[in-house]
Amino acid sequence: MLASPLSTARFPLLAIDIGNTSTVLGLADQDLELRQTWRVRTNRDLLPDDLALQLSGLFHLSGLEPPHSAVLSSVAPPVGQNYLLALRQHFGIKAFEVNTQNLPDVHVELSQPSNVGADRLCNLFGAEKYLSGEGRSSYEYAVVVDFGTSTNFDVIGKGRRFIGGVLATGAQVSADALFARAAKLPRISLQAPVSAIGKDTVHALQSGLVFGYAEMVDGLLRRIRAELPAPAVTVATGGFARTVEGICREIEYYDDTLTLRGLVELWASR
Ligand SMILES: Nc1ncnc2c1ncn2[C@@H]1O[C@H](COP(=O)(O)OP(=O)(O)O)[C@@H](O)[C@H]1O
Ligand SMILES: CC(C)(COP(=O)(O)O)[C@@H](O)C(=O)NCCC(=O)O
Ligand SMILES: [K+]
Repeated sequence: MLASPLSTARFPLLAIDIGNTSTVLGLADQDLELRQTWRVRTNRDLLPDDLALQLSGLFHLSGLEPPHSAVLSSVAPPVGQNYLLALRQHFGIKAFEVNTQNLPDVHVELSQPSNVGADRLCNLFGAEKYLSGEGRSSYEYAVVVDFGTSTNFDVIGKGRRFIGGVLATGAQVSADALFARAAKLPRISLQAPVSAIGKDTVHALQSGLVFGYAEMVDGLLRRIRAELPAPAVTVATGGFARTVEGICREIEYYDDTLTLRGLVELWASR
């Protein structure tokens, strides 16, 4: 629960999650619900004025009023800095940027806490609704599998504990590395095939790149679960999550907006 009611003057709230491949944006109402979300390419070449144009274009296209406040998470410098400047110069907003130092209630149980990716701290907040609480499940632990440029496994404990995790090569990055080194392999799109035994080059590649990837994820989740003292709930998010939906046996929930909602929750809980 929030200590004090949030002033209406601070809404709509703009949340921006800047990943290495995509930037996901959303506008939230006073009830902290996302009213609209957008996904754009993360482009390190865009300057603050370019980003201001992008933002005003998105609001205009959706017929929404511009935000009154903003919160931002970035793992792709200098893009976060450029959004901060765009928001200040064109919208008069001083945005809050996530880092370990400005989140007093979070316990980052790593040897170098300040190195943890801001997106992973957002996932900690996004995972809270899956952890035990009033009328909720009885889980003490959650593992968020975030299928982005890298595939992150974020191990979260009740009480805002960031326990640790795994960083694995992302599915598209793995595929790109293979295509770049094998002259006769075509660039295929990452879709699940009908069977594991491939009957042509494309089918065989889909099996390795999608089923193989899903097995890697299941295997790591089994290992993580075995290392935890109590059962964990598992939730997938990120660009590639939908491709492995129904394939990964160890994943219980798919939640496309987990990181962005986490960012909104994080902002509200300060
Ligand atoms: N609409 C989509 N459908 C299927 N896969 C996608 C889609 N968008 C992105 N991906 C895949 O998701 C991964 C990138 O995820 P994304 O969330 O954009 O990364 P990041 O968080 O690093 O910016 C890549 O493997 C990419 O192929
Ligand atoms: C692991 C990441 C590259 C994931 O980024 P993404 O795939 O979402 O673009 C990012 O969270 C990051 O740069 N983290 C810093 C290292 C760490 O979290 O330990
Ligand atoms: K991400």
